[in-house]
Amino acid sequence: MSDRIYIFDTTLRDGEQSPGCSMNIDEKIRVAHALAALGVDIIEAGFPIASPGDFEAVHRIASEVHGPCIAGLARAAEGDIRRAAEAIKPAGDHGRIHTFIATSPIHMEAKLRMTPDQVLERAVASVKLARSLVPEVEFSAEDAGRTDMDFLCRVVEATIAAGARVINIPDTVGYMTPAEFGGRIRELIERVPNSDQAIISVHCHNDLGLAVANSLAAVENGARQVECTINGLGERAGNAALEEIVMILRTRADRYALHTDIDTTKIVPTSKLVSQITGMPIQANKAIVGANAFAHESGIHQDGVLKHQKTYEIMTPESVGLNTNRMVLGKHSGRAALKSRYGQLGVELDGERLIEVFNRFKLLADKKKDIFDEDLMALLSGDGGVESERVKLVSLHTASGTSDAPVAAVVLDIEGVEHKATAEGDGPVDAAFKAIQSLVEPNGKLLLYAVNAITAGTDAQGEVTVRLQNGDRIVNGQGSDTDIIVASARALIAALNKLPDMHARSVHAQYSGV
Ligand SMILES: CC(=O)SCCNC(=O)CCNC(=O)[C@H](O)C(C)(C)COP(=O)(O)OP(=O)(O)OC[C@H]1O[C@@H](n2cnc3c(N)ncnc32)[C@H](O)[C@@H]1OP(=O)(O)O
Ligand SMILES: CC(C)C(=O)C(=O)O
Repeated sequence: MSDRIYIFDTTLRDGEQSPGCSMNIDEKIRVAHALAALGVDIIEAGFPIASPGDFEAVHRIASEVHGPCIAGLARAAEGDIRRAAEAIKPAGDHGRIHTFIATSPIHMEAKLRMTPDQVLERAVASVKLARSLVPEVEFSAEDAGRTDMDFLCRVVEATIAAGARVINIPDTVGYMTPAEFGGRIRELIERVPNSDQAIISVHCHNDLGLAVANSLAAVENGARQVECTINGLGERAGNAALEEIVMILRTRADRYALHTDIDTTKIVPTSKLVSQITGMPIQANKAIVGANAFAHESGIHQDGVLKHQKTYEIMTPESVGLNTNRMVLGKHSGRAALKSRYGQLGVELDGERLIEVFNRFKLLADKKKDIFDEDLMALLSGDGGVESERVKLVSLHTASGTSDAPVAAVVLDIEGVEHKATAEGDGPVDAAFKAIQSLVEPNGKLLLYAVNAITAGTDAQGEVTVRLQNGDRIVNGQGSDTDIIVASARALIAALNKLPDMHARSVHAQYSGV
């Protein structure tokens, strides 16, 4: 049996079936090019009968994207199959019709309202029709996980005999467990007399969180094509995540001795592209591509990684397309990581001095979630960070829109006394800055305002950097929050706190609320 695993990417078909993840034609083409560069073997580009736009997307991908085989999905219905054949035509020999029909009792009775014999007959007729139109045909027995094994064997044998070169066994509703699914694949291969004439494929859903485990169990038992999606996108809880399948096979080559043709260094860029285009954020602790997948905050882990990366990293960040791992300084960090970060900032700390700064760092980390380099530099001068804040943000309300001028109302605690102001501005950030700056003096001249998303998605943690000048003094401030306006206000206040002699202005604007 071959040691090659074919990666069938269905991000543009099943992935797109995730609620809210529809892509337009240009977006699909961008993703298809990225998938080709990633090295997938088959791109399922869409379901051509579904809409004129999906037909056009499949047709254009088949014309413009070279390298992978381009597949179009079709029900076991003549209209679907002819439409799919037309859509993939520009791909020539690199085109595949993927036709399917459900074989489980519940799907046949309740949904299709067909008898098993009718389904078998339709499956065979569909594969024959597809084979008369294109050389490469894949057949899927939808809901194979819940299909009677004898019937599944009959369907698989008949569709191979009808000309299907790939037989896909989907666990459509993510019901299988790994041992059960692996056993099913092994039994099929053993019982179906012509199974050696087709590649056995699997397509697992993640309803019970087992899509990747079930796919691997299938591979261990002889499946040689895995259907998967970038970031595990897909109907309901999604499909098996491509990045996980590929990196498991690579990282545990000792166990599987199987390989794919994926250029793993393109995994993270492709994942980001798909997330950006679909608007589906990647959870921070998502395996391989999550923001925390190569980040360490705990001191014991940081110390280990600094001594030898393999203590806590089973893959290198570079192998998936990241530049480096990430050491996050926080309340769980230890001296090794702190010393290392200072070293990167050009400050060598050792012995008593390191212990002294480290103790101050722990006090600060107990109060402050994000420790920035600015905070570290402040700690060196004995400045405890939040403890020495003369100005604190009590509340901020902004209102903006297409018709009214943006306005901000702010309440600051300045050396223990609350001060309030409102201001209008060119945007909500400008209004907030004007309100804050109206309450203190000196209030500095804004030299830089920069926003950086720390995590991806619309719920991203935003980090803002503000640089202020007062006379010949230049200070930076940073702030973070999921609300970018609040992050901006925090950054401005952090910078103001670094201006010597900054204090409450004696007369301030009237607070009116917004
Ligand atoms: C497991 C999967 O992921 S399968 C892929 C699921 N993806 C999608 O459904 C996305 C694209 N779908 C669509 O755009 C539409 O559903 C269309 C264009 C395919 C069909 O639309 P409509 O003709 O309005 O049918 P509708 O969606 O309401 O119902 C599906 C019909 O297909 C039939 N059907 C379902 N699967 C199959 C199949 N594999 N082979 C043949 N017929 C099928 C159903 O029995 C039903 O037939 P009925 O109308 O005679 O009862
Ligand atoms: C069309 C088939 C392969 C499918 O998406 C499923 O069964 O989940």
